[in-house]
Amino acid sequence: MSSLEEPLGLEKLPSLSNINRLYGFSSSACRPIRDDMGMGNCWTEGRSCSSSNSCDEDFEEYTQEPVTWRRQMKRTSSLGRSPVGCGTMNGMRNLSNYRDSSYCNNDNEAREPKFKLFKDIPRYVKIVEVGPRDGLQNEKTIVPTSVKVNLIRKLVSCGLSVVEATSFVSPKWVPQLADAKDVMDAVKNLDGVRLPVLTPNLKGFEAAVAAGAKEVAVFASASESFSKSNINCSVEESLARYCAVTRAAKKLSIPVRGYVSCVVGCPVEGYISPSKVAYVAKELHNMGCFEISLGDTIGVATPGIVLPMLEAVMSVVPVEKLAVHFHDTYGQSLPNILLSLQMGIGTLDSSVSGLGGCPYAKGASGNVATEDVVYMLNGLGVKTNVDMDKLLSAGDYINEYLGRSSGSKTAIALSRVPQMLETSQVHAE
Ligand SMILES: CC(C)(COP(=O)([O-])OP(=O)([O-])OC[C@H]1O[C@@H](n2cnc3c(N)ncnc32)[C@H](O)[C@@H]1OP(=O)([O-])[O-])[C@@H](O)C(=O)NCCC(=O)NCCSC(=O)C[C@@](C)(O)CC(=O)[O-]
Repeated sequence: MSSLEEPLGLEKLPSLSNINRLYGFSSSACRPIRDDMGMGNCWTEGRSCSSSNSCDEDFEEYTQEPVTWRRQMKRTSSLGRSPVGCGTMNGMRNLSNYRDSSYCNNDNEAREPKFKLFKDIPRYVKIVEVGPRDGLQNEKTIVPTSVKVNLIRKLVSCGLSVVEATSFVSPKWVPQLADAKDVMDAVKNLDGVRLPVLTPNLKGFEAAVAAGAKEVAVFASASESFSKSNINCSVEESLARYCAVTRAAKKLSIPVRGYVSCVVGCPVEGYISPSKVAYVAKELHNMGCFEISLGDTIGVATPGIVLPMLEAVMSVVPVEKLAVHFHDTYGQSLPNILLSLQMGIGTLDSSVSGLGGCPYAKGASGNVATEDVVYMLNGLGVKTNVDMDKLLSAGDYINEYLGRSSGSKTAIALSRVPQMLETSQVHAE
């Protein structure tokens, strides 16, 4: 099967008992948010506490952004957008923040959702913005370094705590990111943000460190074929390379994130079994990756297939260490994300304006748009610390440069506020 032609999920729907388990999942709604780096701290609303089950106790404490929720009501830019007043935009923002009174007892108290389906959704979600890397890597025309740097700066100003900046990969394989060193040089001293970069091997790791990177990511695949086409080696060979990278990183106290690509489908092999994903995720975890991001590289997943995949991975890697990374080829990212949240996952990857695609996964579209994720999380009452207006402005900036319209439904809707106003007023009343 060509993996982009058929939805994955219908024939793989989990049994009813699995679905029931979703309802009966152990309560972690008020679980502390564990320290990202597995360095012995966990976080509850910005407070740290120690935890004994750290895997990387040698690593020094890594600063985690405090969790403070700001209701951003200022319209900061109207770039490429209809020049409507703040009130209109606020109306839309209020709508996304609107929750039925049966959902929350009191906004000022800790959330006590009455709907069982929402009880495991974390109260704070960390968004890993991958636009400057995953978003741009597939662009055919080389984007100037200055535009990449401006984009990163704008994304940082939105309150995003992690912005994946670039990749130290072979310029022959990904020409768009051949300026990784220059990008890093320009952003490495930005305050209050983590700027991980992709490193496929020791050579990339060393170049990244020399350029000032303080966090890196390695990327393995659950599919042999994709591993070969993406990084020119088998899955086992890639894991051996990444062991070398994590060992070197540990000596320098550099946190390493691990990606698993093709977690439900591969452009060549089609369906990928959950056990393969769990195997690679566990290997990355065992070698010291502080977080494992599960990537639906070609965007074919549906919730029906995400559930057994996550269950398999969660049986070998603690849920606190997991992130999800959905591409939106079939428009399934938000339902997949909602399911992941319900299963307790608190870290989501997304790309401003839904930029992106993988050079080695033909036909796959961009990542889920950060604007759409933030809109949904706002509606669920989940904190992100992301300023939507600044995010829209960052999206406008890069879309204007690329000469295309936004891939975010939220950004498009908010740019058509005159039509949307009525709906907003009806709902708000
Ligand atoms: C892994 C390699 C390098 C193997 O590529 P290779 O050709 O097998 O490498 P090699 O070791 O045989 O070396 C060949 C040449 O590349 C050089 N080289 C070797 N390593 C590096 C390096 N790090 N940086 C710069 N140059 C490098 C090396 O020095 C040599 O140079 P030459 O002697 O010919 O002048 C290549 O396949 C590669 O760079 N692949 C990267 C592909 C990529 O970036 N794909 C997209 C990211 S993954 C993704 O999108 C999925 C993800 C993470 O987003 C999650 C999801 O969506 O699911």
